[in-house]
Amino acid sequence: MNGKVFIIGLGLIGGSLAMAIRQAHESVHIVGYDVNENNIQLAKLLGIVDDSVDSIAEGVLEADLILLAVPVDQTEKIVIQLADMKLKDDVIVTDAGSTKSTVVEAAKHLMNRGITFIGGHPMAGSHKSGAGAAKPHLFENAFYLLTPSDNYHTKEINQLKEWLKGTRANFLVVSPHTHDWLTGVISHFPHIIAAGLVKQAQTYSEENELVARLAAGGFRDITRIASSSPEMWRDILLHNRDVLLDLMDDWIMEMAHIKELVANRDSGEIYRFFAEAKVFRDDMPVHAKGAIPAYYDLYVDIPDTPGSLAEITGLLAQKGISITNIRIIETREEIYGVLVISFQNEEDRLKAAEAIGNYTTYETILA
Ligand SMILES: NC(=O)C1=CN([C@@H]2O[C@H](COP(=O)(O)OP(=O)(O)OC[C@H]3O[C@@H](n4cnc5c(N)ncnc54)[C@H](O)[C@@H]3O)[C@@H](O)[C@H]2O)C=CC1
Ligand SMILES: O=C(O)C(=O)Cc1ccc(O)cc1
Repeated sequence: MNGKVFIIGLGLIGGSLAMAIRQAHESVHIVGYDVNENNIQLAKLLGIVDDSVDSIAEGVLEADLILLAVPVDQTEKIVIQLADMKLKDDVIVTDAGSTKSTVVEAAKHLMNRGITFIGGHPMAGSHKSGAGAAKPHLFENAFYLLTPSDNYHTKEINQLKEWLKGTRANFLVVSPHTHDWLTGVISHFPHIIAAGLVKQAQTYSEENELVARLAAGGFRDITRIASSSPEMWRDILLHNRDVLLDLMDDWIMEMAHIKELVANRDSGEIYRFFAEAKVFRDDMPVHAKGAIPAYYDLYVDIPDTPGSLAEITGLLAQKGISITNIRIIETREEIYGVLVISFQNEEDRLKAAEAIGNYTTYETILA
């Protein structure tokens, strides 16, 4: 498709969607906006966007597709602001937020003006944030839920699917209410449990520091998602409040039940508790998405010459800074290589950025 796409929020999801759109529509012009200047710079450096604008009002003027990929509280606010902005009559506005009811409700202002708003939620991601973690294939084979309002004809939904076909996702149309219940069960509530488990371990680690050192295997698996963006998850809980309150009540009952089984040493029922969970879990379709280990990444804009890599690794070695991983991101033809160096911790990442800034002419981005 030809046309202009405006992405608001150049993080993991906005960046990945931009890359997927470009893969399917080579001549598209993608413009981006973000409140974080680092993410704009990085998105330009990685060729995710062609251009950036200084305000949303400027970006929407010529856009054929407007895609919001910001935390859901921001999505709601921006959707309300869009209703007072100058937009093309046939523009499609969509979002990628993890909750839908409040955003679709806010979009009624836009729809009353005759503007098409179709809520969207690509059901894949990771605990990483920012444009640096964006990948064009992030949504391949994942479900992509669409929540159009009842008024929409299939024409606009098909146009949106055409824009997004590079995601290679499986589109499903559901109501905003059904969306919020489904994602509450399979995504939002599990995130609360993961964070709760980590907080419990934190409390106990004050009694015995071995708790944190021994936490491995199953604990790491079940709590990976507790490393996700707190801002994003705060907003999700506040925007899916009613569903989550019901799920918490059910969970408290479930815990009371298993507590009783343990207190009564009811070995048969305890066995059944785990056996039933295993059968259902083993029958679930397997998705290999999102299992990305946490790294502290530094992006370095380097010229494509043999000496530059050695210069940087040599400098870091001289400063005693250990590298856990190093790779060059292949960008589009006219852009030089972007070196991504991973460190064990934030302190090493900051030291490396400072050393590269002091001793070389290469630009670094912490994102
Ligand atoms: N992280 C994940 O795995 C998934 C996230 N989502 C949803 O996608 C949306 C974006 O999440 P991520 O890309 O993961 O977060 P992210 O933190 O990687 O990116 C969000 C970006 O939005 C920018 N931003 C925040 N407020 C803004 C504003 N008012 N105007 C312009 N830019 C603003 C931030 O600076 C950041 O660059 C959220 O609504 C989230 O619920 C959906 C599917 C998966
Ligand atoms: O990293 C993971 O496993 C996730 O759970 C990613 C994720 C986060 C939020 C969403 O709305 C959808 C997917």
